[in-house]
Amino acid sequence: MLELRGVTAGYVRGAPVVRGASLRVGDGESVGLQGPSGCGKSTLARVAALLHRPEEGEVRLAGEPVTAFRHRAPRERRTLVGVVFQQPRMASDPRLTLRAMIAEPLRAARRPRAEVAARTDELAAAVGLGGDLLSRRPHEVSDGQLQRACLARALAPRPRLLVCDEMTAMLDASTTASLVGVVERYREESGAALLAVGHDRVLLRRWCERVEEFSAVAEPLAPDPRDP
Ligand SMILES: Nc1ncnc2c1ncn2[C@@H]1O[C@H](COP(=O)(O)OP(=O)(O)OP(=O)(O)O)[C@@H](O)[C@H]1O
Repeated sequence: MLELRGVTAGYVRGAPVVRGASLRVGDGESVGLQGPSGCGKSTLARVAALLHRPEEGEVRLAGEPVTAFRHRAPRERRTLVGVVFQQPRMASDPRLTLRAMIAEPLRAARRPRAEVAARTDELAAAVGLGGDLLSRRPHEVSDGQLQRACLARALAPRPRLLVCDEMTAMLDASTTASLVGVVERYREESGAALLAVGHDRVLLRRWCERVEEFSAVAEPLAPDPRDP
């Protein structure tokens, strides 16, 4: 489903934060990527979700290389991948209600209005957003409720790969269990693959069929000579 080969990526040209990383997630497979804070997991997750263009290396999604596109992969490629980040507030438009947020990828794909409404209701129920929560904006809900909406939004276009970057890091145990359950049910019914990124090996082991150490998928970076 996803293949990263020799991926080097960063934010300043010539100063990569990930070097030579290779990782494979098979169709329907769940893979955990574990490593210490700051090692570059989120950067690699963004490359996997086609949100960050690597400096070098190849990204293949559903068998096709996607690095040929100059900045962003075309929509039909991007909707193959759903992504949920650690901090829902940084990933949410404060002007949108939770209902509009969940519906946004379907609207962008110009799905018919009735289908958008039905799928949004279905997803809201699946992630446990009831009552008037759907008509509230991000500043009117808790982090956990907002993360539920972010997960629903990621699942809306029925992705074949879900990338969860520390999705539950700021949630309590019961919200964590609930969101992990939503992802598991989605994978059971759709056969989608999962790349779960985190530092909690115990949670990743419980959640994924295979857990890779970041240090095993990427070449170690030389120490920065500016560091004391
Ligand atoms: N937008 C950015 N601009 C510049 N540098 C960045 C940016 N995002 C991350 N970095 C740097 O890239 C390195 C890797 O960061 P990244 O977030 O990928 O690590 P991580 O393993 O996911 O960390 P954490 O577990 O703490 O989230 C860090 O040194 C970080 O400071």
